[in-house]
Amino acid sequence: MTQPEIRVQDLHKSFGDNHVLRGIDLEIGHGEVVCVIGPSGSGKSTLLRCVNLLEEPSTGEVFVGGTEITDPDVDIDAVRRRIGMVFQQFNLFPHLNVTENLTLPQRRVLRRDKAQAARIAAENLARVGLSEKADAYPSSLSGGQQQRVAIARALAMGPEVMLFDEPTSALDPELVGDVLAVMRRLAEEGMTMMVVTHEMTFAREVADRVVFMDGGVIVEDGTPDQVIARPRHERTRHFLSRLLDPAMAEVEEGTSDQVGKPAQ
Ligand SMILES: Nc1ncnc2c1ncn2[C@@H]1O[C@H](COP(=O)(O)OP(=O)(O)OP(=O)(O)O)[C@@H](O)[C@H]1O
Repeated sequence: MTQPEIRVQDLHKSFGDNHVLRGIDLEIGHGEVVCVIGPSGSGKSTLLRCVNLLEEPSTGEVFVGGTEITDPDVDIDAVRRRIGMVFQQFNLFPHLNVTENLTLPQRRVLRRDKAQAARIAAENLARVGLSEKADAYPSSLSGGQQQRVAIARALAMGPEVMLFDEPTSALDPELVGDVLAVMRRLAEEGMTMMVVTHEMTFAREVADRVVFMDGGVIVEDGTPDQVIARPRHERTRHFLSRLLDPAMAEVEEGTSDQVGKPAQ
């Protein structure tokens, strides 16, 4: 691998006595798509949030594009501009229409002028297939459309990497496909992506690597085939079997309290 786009080194994060991340080492190459999977509470979101400094690591180092972002002297705003983040909840501004949702951060943070911000907004709405919704307000859009607007808003900032924190978990099942299709296209365009998800089809078909977290450490890291089809640990196998076959999870419910809850 040439210089990794994201490098996490011996990362620890505690909230009070709760030692959530217990020594994470992870490298993500340029253009690589890495899915992060694991039981509830294993630290997946905390890891993602440490990579864009929404959480401050307790100890350890994080590098993005070769810059140590955990360096106390780093310009945090400049770092955040290089990292696009998409959350489970879309976090759109309800009082602004779709175009304004995309132009406001560009104008405020990147100081782009109105015409340039509008042009880049239009380009990125087209990228997520929502050009016809440019003047709509978030409340008139489906959850899937709102999430695609949130992705377009992040892309309009021109990030080097995109982080996704369970981007489809808040969506009705019939709306998930459109969002995953946009993410699949981004992957094909060569975007570096770190995706916390329980969408196993995406992990199997789109990810270059799957990382499995358990108890604040990475316990599996390999190709989707290695981790999903042939996990090294019994706990991983058990958790994944419940994700891959929810019907089986229902049958097993109550027979094991060894693993965290599967995705809802
Ligand atoms: N801001 C916070 N303050 C205190 N504790 C936190 C905070 N954020 C996360 N935690 C704790 O850290 C642990 C890991 O949470 P995290 O959200 O990273 O897990 P996760 O693997 O993403 O879980 P899920 O799949 O349920 O989202 C949990 O015990 C959680 O309560």
